[in-house]
Amino acid sequence: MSRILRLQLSHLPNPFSKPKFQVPLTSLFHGLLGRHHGRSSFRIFEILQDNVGVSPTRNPVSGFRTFCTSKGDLSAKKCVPCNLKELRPMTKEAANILITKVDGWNLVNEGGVLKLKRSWTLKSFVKGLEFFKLVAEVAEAEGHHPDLHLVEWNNVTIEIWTHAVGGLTENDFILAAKINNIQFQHLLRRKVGGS
Ligand SMILES: C[C@H](O)[C@H](O)[C@H]1CNC2=NC(N)=NC(=O)C2=N1
Repeated sequence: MSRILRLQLSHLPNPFSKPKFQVPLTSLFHGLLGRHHGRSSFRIFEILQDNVGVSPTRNPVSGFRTFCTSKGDLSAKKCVPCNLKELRPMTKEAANILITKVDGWNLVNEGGVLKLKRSWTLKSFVKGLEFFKLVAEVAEAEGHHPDLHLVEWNNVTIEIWTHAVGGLTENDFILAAKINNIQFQHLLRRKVGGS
């Protein structure tokens, strides 16, 4: 029996401002998660249930309803241990929804492995190391770690993926969101012509 999923979209702009509507859970997210419905799939259901809605109206051209994401705050969540046997890599479709919630990060596919990636230019080599120290504190607190690159003395790139499953899990998006919250503006080189 398909469970009915009630979505709360009270704080989204029009045309999704309808307070709530019902859509079948399976028809809404089944394609996002592929065939497996392990623990990580349920976590994704929870994420999507909290943060993804479907427009109450159909697109006049395509006839399809569209997904929309609310402002769920990934940085308030905690990473789970990566050695949970139920943990599975998420589908590209699910990653494409969650990537909209981590400003500045890109979804990349490296050798068949989906990863999150973001780069910054620092004021100096030493500021780059200071940046890594701040990131390391967050990673250690979460028990989930990024790949850190510091090249050409002040160019930093961070990649995040879940090594234990060879792909992306919610942990990676939580860590990216927490890195975005670090106060490191003072370490960054000002953009040319920027303020
Ligand atoms: C027990 C646990 O799986 C490992 O200690 C953690 C450490 N940090 C980790 N970080 C990342 N990105 N992926 C992992 O699989 C991972 N595993």
